[in-house]
Amino acid sequence: MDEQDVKNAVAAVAGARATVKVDGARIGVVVDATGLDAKARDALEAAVTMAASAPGREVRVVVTAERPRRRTIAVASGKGGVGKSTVSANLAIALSQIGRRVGLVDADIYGPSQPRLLGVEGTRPEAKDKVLLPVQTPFGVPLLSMGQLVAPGKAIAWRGPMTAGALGQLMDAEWGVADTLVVDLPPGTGDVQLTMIQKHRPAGAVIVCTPQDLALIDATRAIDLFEQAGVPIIGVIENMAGYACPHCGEVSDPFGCGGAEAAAKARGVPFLGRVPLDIAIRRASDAGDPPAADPADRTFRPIAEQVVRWLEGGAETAGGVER
Ligand SMILES: Nc1ncnc2c1ncn2[C@@H]1O[C@H](COP(=O)(O)OP(=O)(O)OP(=O)(O)O)[C@@H](O)[C@H]1O
Repeated sequence: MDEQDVKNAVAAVAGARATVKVDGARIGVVVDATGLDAKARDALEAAVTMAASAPGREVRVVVTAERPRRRTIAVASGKGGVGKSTVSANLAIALSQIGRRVGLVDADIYGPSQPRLLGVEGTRPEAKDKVLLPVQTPFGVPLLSMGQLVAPGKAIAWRGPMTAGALGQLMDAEWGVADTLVVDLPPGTGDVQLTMIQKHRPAGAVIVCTPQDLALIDATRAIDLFEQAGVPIIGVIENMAGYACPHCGEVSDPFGCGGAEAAAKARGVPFLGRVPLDIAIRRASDAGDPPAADPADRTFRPIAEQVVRWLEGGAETAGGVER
């Protein structure tokens, strides 16, 4: 066997990614799969194995990859129904549209709605070596949802340890090159939030609330939970702010206006922006067609830009940690 022939054959399929060592009939190949997703990595491993193989040879291929620098953004709300899932989905898509490589984790055990919002309802994730492979969505944001771990239509009534185990499966899935994980948390301050903070330490949290006084009081509780645990607040988003009548165009404020911004200011946390109460947002969301996917969207993109500025600028100094 000619050592150079083996090296040439491997280089033909793996280029500079492969390092070949030949020891008699034993061939060892180390392949650097940095930046490849799970599918491409498997394909490369198979191609290298085939290129190096011949009768009488013992081939061993080791695939290595640098772990991407990945940050987790927790999206939380003090109470349910304020549009946290809608905001999470659109924030994830807007972040991806401005260049982040984003994965979305739907950790809302009480109402996992991301598969519907991202148009992949009914698609179950596969697993490789017990590691979940996120479901690809039409918006370039891979997704894993608590709802995909149980049979369709079944209610999730898990106790603490089961919840923690399920969250771990979603967080430690094969996220490939994703540099940002957006996690849609359940409302309130329960088991999932605590596990998220303690075991999967997010770089920062985004708090979603509506302008009503009660929602603001609950949002303040959510801010407290993260701040007490040393997780920085990236900012507050006011959802369902201002209603434009689809008939006459008049803008009214059924839930008041400016409350979230004032509350954020009072707490000394950034205000990221408002999302109007707009029937088009509800219709598009229900249809699995998130408004942020529209290149003309001017609602979610400015919010995503602020989040990126925070990630690129302040996360380290604010105490964010990598995952
Ligand atoms: N800005 C908006 N304009 C119109 N409808 C909205 C808006 N935001 C959310 N909705 C609608 O409000 C409902 C609740 O939203 P969503 O499921 O995102 O809230 P949530 O806070 O995640 O709720 P839960 O806590 O129950 O999971 C959905 O029907 C959604 O389409």
